[in-house]
Amino acid sequence: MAEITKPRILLVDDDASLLKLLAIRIESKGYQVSTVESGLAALQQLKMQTFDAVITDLRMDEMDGMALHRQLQSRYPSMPVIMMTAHGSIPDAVEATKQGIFAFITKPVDKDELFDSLAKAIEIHGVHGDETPTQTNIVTRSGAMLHLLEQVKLLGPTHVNVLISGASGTGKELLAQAIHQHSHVSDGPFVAINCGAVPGELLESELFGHKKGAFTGAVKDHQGLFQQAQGGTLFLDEIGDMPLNLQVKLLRVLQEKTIRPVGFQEEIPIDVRIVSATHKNLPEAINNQLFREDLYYRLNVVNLKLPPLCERREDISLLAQHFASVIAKRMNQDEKRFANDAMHALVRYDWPGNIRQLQNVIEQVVALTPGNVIAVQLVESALNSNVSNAEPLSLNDAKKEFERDYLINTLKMAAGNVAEAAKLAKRNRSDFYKLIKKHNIIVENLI
Ligand SMILES: Nc1ncnc2c1ncn2[C@@H]1O[C@H](COP(=O)(O)OP(=O)(O)OP(=O)(O)O)[C@@H](O)[C@H]1O
Repeated sequence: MAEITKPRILLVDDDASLLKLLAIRIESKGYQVSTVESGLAALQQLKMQTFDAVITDLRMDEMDGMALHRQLQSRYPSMPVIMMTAHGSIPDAVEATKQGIFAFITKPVDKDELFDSLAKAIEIHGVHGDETPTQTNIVTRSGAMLHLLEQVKLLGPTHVNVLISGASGTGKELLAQAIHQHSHVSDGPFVAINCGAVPGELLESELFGHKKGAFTGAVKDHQGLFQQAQGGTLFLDEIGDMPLNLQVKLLRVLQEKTIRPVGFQEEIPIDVRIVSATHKNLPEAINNQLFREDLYYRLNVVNLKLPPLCERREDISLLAQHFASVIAKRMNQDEKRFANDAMHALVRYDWPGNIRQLQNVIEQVVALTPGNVIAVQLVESALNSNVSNAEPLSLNDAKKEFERDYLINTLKMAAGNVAEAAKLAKRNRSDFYKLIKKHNIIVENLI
């Protein structure tokens, strides 16, 4: 059985001394705390690590607590946010609660009030990684997903590197956490970094650490994520975005099982399980000399492909109800259910942004539903605004998306018979196979 993981809290305040004091207090209650002094730094930190709750000051320069909260709502809709302010007033608190703030606390902070709110937030939201090896946070009834979870269980006792491929928002990080929970290092830390979100020059020191004075701005020794993940799992998200020079260094680390922080002379042994993920087609990136083939083989000992949500429609209603209930609880509202036509509209929709987009839409409709039943009009308008707010695809990406949908539909029409589908598409069979491979389509999952 995995040990209970300490909940991870991100504390944001521009008052450095208060930040330190609060961090010590919260840590003494058994939480793991990271501190940052601005809203922007908080968003940066969240891209690199998973947290279970955010506690933020309301009044801060540049991005205030409410602006940070809005960003968090769209990027991490189920993240509970506790707001602190020295200028608390009842209207402020009411407004904050309406907008989905988990709790509103006035300064000077009453520590019991803070601990109560924190405990409640963690109780409702759960802790990343606190499941037993047979449970995960993954909500699904799709055959393809259940098959993936079976594979995750089998991979558990092994130490092989796993590469997860799947479109944005399909749950790659959640699957990586499930691999960690089932592994023999589940008692160790799970550390995640989005390689695409950190500028190339910083990524090296984020991963491997640096010595004070190693470069301008290195004001103190910094422990890299490899060392933080020692005895656990390091999740390298968007590995396809890693610059080539770092790919060489990463390959060396995987071969030698040692790291050398920037500016250090000696090598430090590391024992870390690597799970990586990408939404990119890495074989294509290798052909275009954007990704190293030798690194690909090291990372891709086992490959797990996450299907997009439109290929597991049976999960849509389940996930929608799950998110609605988590979000209603977080907003201290009664349980809500979907009107039948509202649920139909959700299930018919194609979800280009996958589960993350579904989560955003549910967040929106739950917040706007006064009673207990979510109406179809609300769902439709959320879907429309979601589509019109989305950045338009580039022509190339739109063509790729069309080609992939076309292949899937044709294969479905041919009941998974590739020769038959090739005929329908008026292509020869080997060309058709190449296209299926190019788009990472698993034919068995379509039948
Ligand atoms: N099967 C699932 N059950 C419950 N929640 C899910 C499931 N899949 C994804 N989610 C939720 O959807 C959101 C997106 O998932 P996640 O971050 O794991 O996707 P991702 O593929 O890593 O996305 P990206 O590539 O954009 O980083 C998260 O909030 C996650 O908790």
